[in-house]
Amino acid sequence: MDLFFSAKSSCLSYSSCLLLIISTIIYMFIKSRSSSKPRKLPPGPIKLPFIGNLHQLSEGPLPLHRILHHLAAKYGPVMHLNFGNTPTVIISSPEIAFEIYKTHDLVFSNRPATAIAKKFSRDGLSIAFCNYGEQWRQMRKLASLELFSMKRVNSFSWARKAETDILVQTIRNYCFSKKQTVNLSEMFLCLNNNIIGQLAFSKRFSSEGECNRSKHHDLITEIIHLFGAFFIEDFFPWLSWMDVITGMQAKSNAIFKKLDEFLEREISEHRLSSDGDNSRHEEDFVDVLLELQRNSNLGFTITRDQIKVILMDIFVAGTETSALLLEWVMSELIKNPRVIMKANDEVRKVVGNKGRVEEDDLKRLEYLGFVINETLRLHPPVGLLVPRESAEDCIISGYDVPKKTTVIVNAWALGRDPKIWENPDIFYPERFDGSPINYKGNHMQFIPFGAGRRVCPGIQLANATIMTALANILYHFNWKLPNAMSGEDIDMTEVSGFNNRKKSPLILMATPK
Ligand code: HEM
Repeated sequence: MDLFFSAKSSCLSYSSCLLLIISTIIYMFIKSRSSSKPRKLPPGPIKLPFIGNLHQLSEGPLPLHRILHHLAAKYGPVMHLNFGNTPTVIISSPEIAFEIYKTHDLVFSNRPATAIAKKFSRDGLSIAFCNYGEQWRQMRKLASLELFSMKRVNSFSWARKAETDILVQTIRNYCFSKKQTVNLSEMFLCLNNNIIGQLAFSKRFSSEGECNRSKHHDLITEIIHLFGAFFIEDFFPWLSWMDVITGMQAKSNAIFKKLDEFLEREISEHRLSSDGDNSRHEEDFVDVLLELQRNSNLGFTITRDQIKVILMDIFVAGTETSALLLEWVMSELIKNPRVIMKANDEVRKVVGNKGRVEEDDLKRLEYLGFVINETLRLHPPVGLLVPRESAEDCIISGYDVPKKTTVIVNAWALGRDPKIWENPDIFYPERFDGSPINYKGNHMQFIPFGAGRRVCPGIQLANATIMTALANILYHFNWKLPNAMSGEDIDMTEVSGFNNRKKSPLILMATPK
């Protein structure tokens, strides 16, 4: 009996043990499943069902990247916004940016087809606005091998030299004029437009020997503004007819027509002259592209429409961005007398009495490099990086991100994050001294040119242009604020748009060295 009882009780305890083990396994299985199960994206902290709200948000007193930065502090680094019909996710942490640009780069390599991108890229033909795929691979191959290679960038040093000399001369003329002040914002835009004009068409747009504005500059500025403008179709596709009523469609059609006529004229002139006289000028982008059209060694041919969109990409992506960076650098320098003095000393010591800064000198201007880095950290010209779109469902930071979600990384917020940068709001170029961090897309806390396979292909070109211009204007002039203004009086307000623009132009006084 005892034996039976004890056998029974041991049998009972054996089965209860087994039950306990099985239920523990089931519990752990369910728990592990539920913890790895992706969460739904958090509901948007701000729902913007009314067009007015969205418009106010981007045109309001604060630029969009700043508003989103404040919201991220409250709602976290992954924010889901309801921009009309378009699910949009804003990323404000380097770890999550890494997931987008590195871990899932392939999934996030499309661009959203906005109304303006579709129109100006001729239904997705351009490098910057086409979706990831064969078309983009071909365009990107062409860009890296033929247009933006180091060899090509170096071959255009004559254009940077010539345009920088004109800039210096124009500033000198202003110094001796009655006004004595120089509108640097305007001049930097003209400088970059002329340099890209030389690269693309062997043509400058300002008047002979001047760094001044022209009709062509206005056209490029109009296009860039359009890219940052609000089209109802992008948020409520069924309301696209409203873009007709607001006049946005007519405006974009008119600007597109002007651009098309301009490009058509340039390409035709090149074709005519290259059929006749080949020694007319240095080989420019249109020559390269026409030659590829006739005789491609890249394994694919390009059409006339593709040539036009590539040229459009270069003007839209390359002019205002570089001009804004120069404008922000000079604004920060003039606000920080210690830094401008140190940068001046370096340039003048390295260059000595040579009379101008040559491109060979640039690699010895280490401090100036830190100044540019620090400006890119605090004022990335593209504060909200060019949007990407998910090609399939994906899990990011534990959240379900559905296919066709627009993803925007806030580079401005990454550069100001107090968890990453010590005293983030202080302009202190020395923080880059001895630091391995650079802007080439490998350090997610500092990605002003983006990252991953769609990282900006114009980095080397931008760097060469910006360094040459900056080093020369520091070498040739001493800079100060007009009248009794102090550094505090400089208006550093930013305005929203495609690029991170300064609200008021930078007007300074120069004294020749
Ligand atoms: C300071 C100057 C510049 C800045 C801050 C800048 C920034 C950027 C950024 C943030 C992107 C998006 C990258 C991504 O999605 O990951 C981009 C793309 C691009 N940039 Fe730049 N850029 C600059 C200058 C230039 C220049 C000088 C050119 C050429 C003349 C250029 C041509 C392009 C092109 C073609 C793309 C599209 C690449 C693609 O989608 O595959 N950029 N740039």
